[in-house]
Amino acid sequence: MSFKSLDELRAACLDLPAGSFEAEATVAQRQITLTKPQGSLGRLEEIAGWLARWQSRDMPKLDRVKTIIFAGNHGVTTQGVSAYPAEVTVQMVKNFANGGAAINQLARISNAELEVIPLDLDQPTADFTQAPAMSEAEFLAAINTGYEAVDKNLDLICLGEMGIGNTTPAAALAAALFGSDDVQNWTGRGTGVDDAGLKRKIAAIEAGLARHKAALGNPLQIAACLGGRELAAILGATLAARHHGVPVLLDGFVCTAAIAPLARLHQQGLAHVLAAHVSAEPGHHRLLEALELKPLLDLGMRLGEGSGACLAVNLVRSALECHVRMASFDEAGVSES
Ligand SMILES: O=C(O)c1ccc[n+]([C@@H]2O[C@H](COP(=O)([O-])O)[C@@H](O)[C@H]2O)c1
Ligand SMILES: Cc1cc2nc[nH]c2cc1C
Repeated sequence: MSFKSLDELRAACLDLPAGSFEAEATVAQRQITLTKPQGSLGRLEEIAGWLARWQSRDMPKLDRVKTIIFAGNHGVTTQGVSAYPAEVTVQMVKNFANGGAAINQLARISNAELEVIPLDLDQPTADFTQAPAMSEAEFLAAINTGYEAVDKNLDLICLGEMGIGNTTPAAALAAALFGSDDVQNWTGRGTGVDDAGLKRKIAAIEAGLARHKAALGNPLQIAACLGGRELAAILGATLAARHHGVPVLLDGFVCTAAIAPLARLHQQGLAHVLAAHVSAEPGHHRLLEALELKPLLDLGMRLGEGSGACLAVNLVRSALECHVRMASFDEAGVSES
């Protein structure tokens, strides 16, 4: 699938499969028979049902789990909004390839494949305080890269990102979609900017929102004007996952902001997405609440690169293992209540 216009993309965002409620109900019925007090595995029971619904399988599988990291660079870094220089993006992409990053360890331990997709790293997006971050063509190219990266045969996908400066577009998107009056409440320190940097970040986001005021009613235009290539690719990948019946584990603030436009376009747009964790970035908690997503983990992480999502694969595997391998009351000869 390759979207040629924003209208075509919008139409695809409105045409979303609902998954199999039947498979989800079958899971709930089996859960009742397993040797545990009713409901005692809490959200692990829900997770098994969620996998079944989106895989459309009574007995879900986790044979092929994959993490994709999309990487992009941002013109707005010239406003002094990050604690690190922009060249770290490309340096970290090399580190991913050499197996030296946190995500390499987490992916291995979660038994997840890892793919890193750099998006025109030598060509940062425009500084959104001065111009739209991306032209429509650039935005659609990034969406299409993300869409095409998702293989139909996956059982679960973790989405992650790498991009120095990208908590600034993430906060700008969150503010543009869910309330632009209090930018300071969407804006945090990202990689650790100091007080002066935080002030510059808030000012840049306010300037961006003012400059792109005309786009604010349109979620896809917001994503093009204020977002970034890796954020657009994550949005495209999330849409593809929905169309292909692949459940999604979502990482931190940046990934959540990236896919928020889909929630704005369709009431059930993120039903196939589970928030793996809430990051330490203060806007993430608020954004998850606005999206009615309940994070699985709260470990004070603020790394990005798909780390929180990949960590939560272990929880999803645990949920499935209990669902598939536990004995029933009958099988084990355990008395029911
Ligand atoms: O997604 C998050 O929750 C998150 C929170 C803080 C930092 N990050 C990562 O840090 C980078 C962005 O931080 P910054 O300060 O450069 O905007 C980018 O590479 C993200 O992967 C990510
Ligand atoms: C070193 C480093 C690693 C990262 N991984 C994701 N974002 C990052 C930002 C920095 C600065």
